[in-house]
Amino acid sequence: MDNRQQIHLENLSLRYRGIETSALKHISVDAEFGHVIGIIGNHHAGKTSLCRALAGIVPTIISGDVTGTIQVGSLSPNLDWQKYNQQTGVVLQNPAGQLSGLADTVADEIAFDLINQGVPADQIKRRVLNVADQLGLGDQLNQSPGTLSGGQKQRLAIATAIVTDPSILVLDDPTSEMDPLGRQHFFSWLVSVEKKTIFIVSNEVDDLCEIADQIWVLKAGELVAAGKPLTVFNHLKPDWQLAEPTVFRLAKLMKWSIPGGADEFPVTNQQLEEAYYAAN
Ligand SMILES: Nc1ncnc2c1ncn2[C@@H]1O[C@H](COP(=O)(O)OP(=O)(O)OP(=O)(O)O)[C@@H](O)[C@H]1O
Repeated sequence: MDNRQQIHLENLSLRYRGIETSALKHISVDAEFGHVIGIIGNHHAGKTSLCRALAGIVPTIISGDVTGTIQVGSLSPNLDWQKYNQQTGVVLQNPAGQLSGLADTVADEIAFDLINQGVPADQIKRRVLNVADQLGLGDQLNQSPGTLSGGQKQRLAIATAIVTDPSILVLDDPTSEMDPLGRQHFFSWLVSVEKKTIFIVSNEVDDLCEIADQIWVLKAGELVAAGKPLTVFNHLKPDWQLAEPTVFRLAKLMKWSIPGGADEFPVTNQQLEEAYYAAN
């Protein structure tokens, strides 16, 4: 396959300055450009560190050594961060810390990068309205960003990340402060996003199974599994200490396995439906 269509990590390690232990250790994995990659792992597994490496935040903003290869399509943060950064939208764990602090209104905050890029005013207006609408912020456009709830600030951070239409998104636990309905809207929206490579850290394994092409499992800085959600969750190891998807637990309880499969249980609603009808 043309390597511009590939995500290729090879021997990727990350060590924060002044810390002896590496936060990421020799990660090698391939995936397809344009896919959604769900990143999971227990406490301190290295999920945020992987996002920081994938976004080029370490070493450009946070001090540390990143070694190995990160290739996302034709772009690489450790070869040409400027170019990579122009094509990458990032949502960090603390959305409030990511906002400019300079904008009086939500609309101005969303418009910030477009103004910096010299985009004509009528286009800015159109894109701000469009993105605000997608993220359910249409009624907050004239509000001060500081008055938003945690979940709304996360949606604003996502809006600012996507308004420039980047081809890569790095989302570190983007729904952590959203209420259940907000989370549901977010994941429905994510399904509708086209033509982007998305790396998303989340504990919401039910939702990840629905949207992810691949799941990467980290443990103590190492990549211990990578593959389709169905495969990964059917081969979980207890010491990874990960939650199983609800669909998977139900199907296992009811003995509804994937039709024709190697005794695997479904992890998505559609797979559950097929397994149910095959069993009944
Ligand atoms: N800025 C930093 N400086 C030094 N060490 C760090 C820094 N950020 C993270 N670490 C360390 O790197 C390791 C991996 O942490 P990381 O935050 O990447 O894991 P995580 O899987 O995102 O964890 P959690 O789910 O608890 O947020 C931990 O040992 C952590 O203490």
